[in-house]
Amino acid sequence: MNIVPFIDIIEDLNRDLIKSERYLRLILAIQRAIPCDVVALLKLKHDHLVPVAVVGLKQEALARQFLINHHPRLQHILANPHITRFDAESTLPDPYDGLVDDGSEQLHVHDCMGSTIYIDGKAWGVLTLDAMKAGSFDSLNPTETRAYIAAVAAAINTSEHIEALEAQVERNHQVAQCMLATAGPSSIIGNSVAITDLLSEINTVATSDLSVLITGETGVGKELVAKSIHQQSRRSEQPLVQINCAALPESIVESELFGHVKGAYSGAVSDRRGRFELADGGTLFLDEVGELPLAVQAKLLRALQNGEIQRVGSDNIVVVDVRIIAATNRNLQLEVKEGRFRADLYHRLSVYPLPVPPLRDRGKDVILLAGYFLEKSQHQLGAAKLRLQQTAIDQLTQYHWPGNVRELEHLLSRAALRAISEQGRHASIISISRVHLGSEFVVNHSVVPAIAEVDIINDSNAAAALSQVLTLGLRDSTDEYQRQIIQTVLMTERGNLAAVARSLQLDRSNLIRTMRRLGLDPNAAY
Ligand SMILES: Nc1ncnc2c1ncn2[C@@H]1O[C@H](COP(=O)(O)OP(=O)(O)OP(=O)(O)O)[C@@H](O)[C@H]1O
Repeated sequence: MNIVPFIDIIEDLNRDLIKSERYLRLILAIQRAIPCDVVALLKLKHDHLVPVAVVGLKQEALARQFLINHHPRLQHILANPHITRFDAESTLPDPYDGLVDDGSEQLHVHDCMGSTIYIDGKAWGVLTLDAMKAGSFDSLNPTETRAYIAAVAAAINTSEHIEALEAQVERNHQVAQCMLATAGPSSIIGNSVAITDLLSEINTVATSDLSVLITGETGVGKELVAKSIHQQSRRSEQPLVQINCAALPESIVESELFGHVKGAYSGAVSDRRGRFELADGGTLFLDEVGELPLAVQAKLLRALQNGEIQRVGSDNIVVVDVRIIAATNRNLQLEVKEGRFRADLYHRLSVYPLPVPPLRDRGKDVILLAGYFLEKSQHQLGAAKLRLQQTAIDQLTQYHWPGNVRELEHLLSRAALRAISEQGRHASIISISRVHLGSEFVVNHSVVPAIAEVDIINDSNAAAALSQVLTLGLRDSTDEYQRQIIQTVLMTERGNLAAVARSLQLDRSNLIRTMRRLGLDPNAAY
């Protein structure tokens, strides 16, 4: 028995090869073991056999798909659990007629054999060997031939495992990029009636697979609610994948949702999974769903109705198992009435509507939340105890909170920073007696990507800003403004300078230079 081809096959298992090359080397090793003119490895795909590697056949053979029912030789091979040999006199048509790389149009009398390759007891495909000289296979030892076929199956099995692992790593990488962080409990702070009712609704719906539509003003905590539903659901071990429908240009929303195949459009340089596929088995959070273009709404509806998606540019259907949670701060019913949102999609998404109350309707929760955020700031800034004085508490409870919890969170971050810089990080108690309500900015969306879209919310802001400029001068006021923005984003990004630079659309070295100029320490802990 010639042992060298076995050694070649085994050594190749340790090589980092692309699949097509691995398969080609495999059949070349078989050709060395069993001298013949044509070797082909064909993979079973439904009712077809598709060549994945060939030697001795024209390259165009690789583009063929052999319909099994039309090729009796392939049918025979697949029906026989052992090696099939065809008599040289056999009149059965040969699938490779006209494809042999020797110029002949038809395969005349020749030796032909084949075997089904089984992996985990299931047919994976077939290996075929053809020799132009009749009787070439007469001297083959059946046990040795079986050993070669077994080596082929083992090599394919390993290759498929490697491929599956690589696909998994790639998927994990992509999932990590668009996953909502769900580590640790997502604490929804509050014990007002409005919040306890919401928590009990979350408990009820979390255990089901129903689509949930979370509504509420900006900053009320809709994303937090989505996380909480996912964490309490049976899908909690699977990814919670997010897509912000407002943050993406219309031209790429579809590809982000459903993926694309290479060449689907000019920028599509490789196949790519969309968020639906990444969320398979888990939850897809469609944030700001009200912003979705009408054309994409139709496609989303189809995906929700059938649990099937198609990558842009592909005819293949991919079945996915995804639970949908959507959120919007728009009045979707009104959007439907005005023709900007499809009624059928609205009904699909809002199987379980979940309104999140504005902060102004949560009574004393504002104080609980303030304590929670100050505790966080204290920790992040390494300060001693941060305490709110009654005057500040009165301000917080009387305010109408147009930016809701997010506004409170940012306002307290800034108040904490200001108090620390005035009273010193090491004072035993740092008290906040006054907060700057409304004179601060409200950030539209997340402070991180949207810091450039700062909204001055009323005229009194403009007046406050002007009075600051008149007192400090334009240069110092601008510096102070920049300092506040950088500090806010530093806290949001927990001191990660690369992330801060990205959010502020600066490069990292420019950010560090600006921080030093403004007297901020780039190495401080946040
Ligand atoms: N009840 C709460 N307890 C603790 N933190 C909260 C609560 N509600 C909101 N937050 C915090 O407030 C910030 C804003 O919340 P979130 O991003 O979930 O709001 P949103 O409603 O999704 O906003 P938008 O509509 O602008 O996207 C987050 O940092 C969130 O963790």
